[in-house]
Amino acid sequence: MATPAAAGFYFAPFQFRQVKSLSSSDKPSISLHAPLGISPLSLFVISKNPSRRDVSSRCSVDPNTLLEEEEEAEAEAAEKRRELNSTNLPWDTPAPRVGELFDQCGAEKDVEFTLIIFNFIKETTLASTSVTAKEEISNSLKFRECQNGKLAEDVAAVQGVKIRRRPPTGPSKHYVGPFEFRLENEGNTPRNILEKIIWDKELELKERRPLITIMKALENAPPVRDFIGTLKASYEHTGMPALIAEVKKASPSRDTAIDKTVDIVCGFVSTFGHLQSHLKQVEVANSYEKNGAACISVLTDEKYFQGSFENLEAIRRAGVKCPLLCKEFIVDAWQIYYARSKGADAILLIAAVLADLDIKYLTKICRLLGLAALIEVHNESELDRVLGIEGVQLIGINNRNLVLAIAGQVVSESGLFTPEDISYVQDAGIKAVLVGESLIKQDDPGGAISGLFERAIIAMSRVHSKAAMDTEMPITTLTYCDNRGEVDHHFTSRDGCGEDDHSLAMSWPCLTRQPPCACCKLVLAAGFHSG
Ligand SMILES: O=P(O)(O)OC[C@@H](O)[C@@H](O)c1c[nH]c2ccccc12
Repeated sequence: MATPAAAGFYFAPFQFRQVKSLSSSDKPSISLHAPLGISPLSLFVISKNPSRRDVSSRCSVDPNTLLEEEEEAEAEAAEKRRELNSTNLPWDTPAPRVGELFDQCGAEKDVEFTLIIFNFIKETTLASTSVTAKEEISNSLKFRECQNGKLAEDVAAVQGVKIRRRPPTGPSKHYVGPFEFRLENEGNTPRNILEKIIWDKELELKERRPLITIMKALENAPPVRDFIGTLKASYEHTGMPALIAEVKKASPSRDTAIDKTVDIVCGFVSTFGHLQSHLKQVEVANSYEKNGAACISVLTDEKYFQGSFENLEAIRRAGVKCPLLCKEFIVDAWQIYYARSKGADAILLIAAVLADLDIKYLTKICRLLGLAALIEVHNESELDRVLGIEGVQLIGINNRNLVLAIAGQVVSESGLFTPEDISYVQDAGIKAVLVGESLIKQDDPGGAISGLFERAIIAMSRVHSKAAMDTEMPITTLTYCDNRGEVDHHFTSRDGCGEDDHSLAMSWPCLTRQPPCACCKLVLAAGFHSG
């Protein structure tokens, strides 16, 4: 599978960095800190030093002479490297020329890193085209993500990502003999609970199973449901914001929220003592569905939210038809594959945690797997960033800070407790909401939906049209299809596709261009369509 930076580009407001490794074998071992503001394009190449042991073992002459020769050669190579380091190359430097420059630094396998910095996005775009062409010309030019965490963090910081992905100065624990010491400093102390969660998540991920085993599990995963389509359909059907109802057992306590960001991003408040078991969570999910939730959000983080992937899987396997949002702190593509293997139809990406390139890459993975990505923002600058990222389809605005009305698909998240709250966000133009605490804390979380919305929402997933019953075809899922003219027959009729579910392409432009399948016709006949 391609690595995140197969395309290898970091965009920062006025600069672009790309790290390219020509070494096909070893992991790069040199940490390279790029000086900022080099213009217009600089190429850095760093070679490994030839090892002394290698040279002496090959020759039988006086080792001292050898050493001198070796030193001379090294001085010469260093000179060449210096030359290269200070060479400003035009962005459209042809591939063979770049190859030649690499060659000057020694054999290809000796080259560890090439770092290219651009000052302007236009140059970046143009160069990226030539870089792709280059790759075609020579397979030996391989691009990969910067392995040097520091550089990635620099880029993230320039983009306004406040959460550091790992402790900059390493973990605080040290061992001397059998004793454990904690040396705490700014660089190894999380600045807030979200950062703490992320640092822990990175450690947790070290224990993960190999991706290949997940790939196998993917084959047996239940088919993906159209998360965004279902939200749109629910809104059109009910005229009320579509509800993503959340199953969560606990949230980090407000007391541990060191700063506002945390409070905003993580939600809040201790343990909700209601949900004791998988069984109970499945029950709640079912009840949410019966009471009109369009989609269901399931917390999977164990340490802080007492959630689990088993819950997600149990809910999906129990026959809940609503598309499922996997609420996880995603920092790695592996987690997306894993979520899909457990039946997720959508995942959450938090803009406060992820740099633009990460978001772009992770949403790409989602598209590949057919999942929706809900990108969560909690302030205007994050929103601006996210709106500029290609491929973003669904944005979640966390209400703990503000409500913004923007065009496109927006989910209003968190802190919605009363019908007035719902009306407020609805008046702001919101067509979908994500609600957890105010439902889950009730004795009957599903039943509480009608109170929150001040009316019962017709459960989309439980529509049994007369026509459907006549033919014993359960119409269980209505899937909105956008008006690009593509009818998604993914879940369509039993006779058509062998699936139990039936979907309906609800948009007219779509239906006029393509005739609906038999199942959709039935639904249309029964009057469940948007006009
Ligand atoms: O319980 P609330 O206030 O209705 O919020 C639900 C949901 O938005 C919240 O749990 C949440 C929002 N963003 C998150 C990120 C991770 C975990 C949880 C969350």
